[in-house]
Amino acid sequence: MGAGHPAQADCRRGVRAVLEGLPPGSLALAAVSGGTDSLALAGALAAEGPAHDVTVGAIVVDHGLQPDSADTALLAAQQCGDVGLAPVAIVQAVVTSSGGGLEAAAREARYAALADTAAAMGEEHPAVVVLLGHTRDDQAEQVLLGLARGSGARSLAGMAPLVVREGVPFVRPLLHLPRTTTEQACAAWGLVPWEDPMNADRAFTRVRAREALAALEADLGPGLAEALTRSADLLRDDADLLDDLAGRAVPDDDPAGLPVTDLTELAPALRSRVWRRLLVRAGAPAGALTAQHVAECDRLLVDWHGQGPLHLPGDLRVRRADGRVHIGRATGGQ
Ligand SMILES: Nc1ncnc2c1ncn2[C@@H]1O[C@H](COP(=O)(O)OP(=O)(O)OP(=O)(O)O)[C@@H](O)[C@H]1O
Repeated sequence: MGAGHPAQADCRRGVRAVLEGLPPGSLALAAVSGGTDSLALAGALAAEGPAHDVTVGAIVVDHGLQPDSADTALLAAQQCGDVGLAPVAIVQAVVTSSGGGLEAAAREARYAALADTAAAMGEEHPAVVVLLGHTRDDQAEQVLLGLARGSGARSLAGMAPLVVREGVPFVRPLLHLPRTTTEQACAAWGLVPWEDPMNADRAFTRVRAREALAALEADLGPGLAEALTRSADLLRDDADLLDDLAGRAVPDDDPAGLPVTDLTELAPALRSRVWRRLLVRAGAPAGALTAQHVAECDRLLVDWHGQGPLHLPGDLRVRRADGRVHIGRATGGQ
């Protein structure tokens, strides 16, 4: 298999950086849907593997959401094997419908299946890592959607290059490459991507975001996706720092309540993060807490006019009395 085309070299470079950071004997697994991005990832991983003391394989998740999903998974796995990846596993994901919609439920089930399978496959290796095929275009779409929602820095930071899930590291070595590069790399490796029909279904927000980004690029210039990705990187650095500072600024739990002055002296960017941590510590489910909830809590500090207790997810009650903030279970009699 050649490394002749510049797009192949670009994909390999990102993968190489991941493999170089692994202990000898590790297992690196591409998460492959059979789409353009993850097939290019599979090609790059197979091409880079032999130069490193690592085993390079793949996992294909079958969500079972389309009648021909088993055939699609098989074709993806076959192509992974053809380029030289081994072992290659096909796993079924159990997609249970949730309030967040089908796409979110499928994603949740996919990450759980990938983490479980990678952990099991990696048992005999000193380390295991899963590689995801997200590109710059995916990142730009995510940032655009965050802007459309009026999100803060953490959300506008988009996808991180590394996340750890159930103890398994997931990396995104193609995150700064445009989709055109993965398309060219697939063609150069002779890989035939599967076209997900959901990618053309305008019922999905992500599909409309892709179209919106293309339209904006046509008007504002072809560098837009790159610029949005750059903003995401800058904001991730900021958000990481603020999260770190907030972690250190969280006051110790006090049965008598937290002094209002301890909280008001914090800068707003820290205070909102400290509120979040306090609420989660008290039992609020992190995913159910909105910016609106945090803003309401903050008004107990900065817009205090004797308002009554707030009722928040997780059966929490937050109130201010005697110069202190009290956070506890609504049923706990606080
Ligand atoms: N069914 C699947 N099995 C294994 N990995 C998957 C699957 N679906 C997605 N992934 C992983 O998650 C990444 C992002 O997937 P997503 O569907 O969000 O983007 P995409 O641009 O459609 O990716 P691709 O072109 O590779 O399908 C993929 O590149 C791949 O690494």
